[in-house]
Amino acid sequence: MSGKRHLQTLSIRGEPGVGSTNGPALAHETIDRVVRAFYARAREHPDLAATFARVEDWDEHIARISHFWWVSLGGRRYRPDRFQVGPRHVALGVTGRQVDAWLDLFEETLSEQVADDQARQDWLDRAHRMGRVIRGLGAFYERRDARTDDPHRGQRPSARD
Ligand code: HEM
Repeated sequence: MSGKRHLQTLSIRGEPGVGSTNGPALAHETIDRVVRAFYARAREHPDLAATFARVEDWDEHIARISHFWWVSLGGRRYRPDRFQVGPRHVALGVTGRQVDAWLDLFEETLSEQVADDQARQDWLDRAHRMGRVIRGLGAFYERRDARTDDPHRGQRPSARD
């Protein structure tokens, strides 16, 4: 299977990876450094810490997320992870306010860690697109729960499937 098809499987629907033909603009080492710096701060953030407290194995989480971004930015898969970004965040009950806080923190981290303007902007744009998907799904479930005649109200995707 080609790298591009892997990307289409993994990335959010309709959003093939940036630079999927030439590979990521950033070294894997840089991606890993950004991910580590970001989660070190996210775990301390007043709006995010409580949700991240559920993560038991941080080394595994960071390895998984570094893989996610490497593939999303155009790299080839190197672990057997399967990602379900939308359903997972719905299951976590992530709020719009948390998405905003996450994106602000991510932008700050990128500004500190990535010198290349284009690469930084591409990565930030991608994070914002995912943030919109996560926010939109959360809003969908909230609206559905508000409809007392909907037989599926209150049901959520499970956190691990
Ligand atoms: C806004 C952009 C965001 C992006 C791009 C993003 C990205 C990701 C990705 C790729 C995963 C792994 C999903 C999987 O394993 O299938 C993940 C998991 C997770 N995210 Fe996010 N996330 C975002 C926002 C948030 C927010 C606002 C929170 C709230 C604190 C959050 C909390 C978590 C937690 C706790 C997990 C681990 C879930 C688990 O493994 O049980 N994320 N995120």
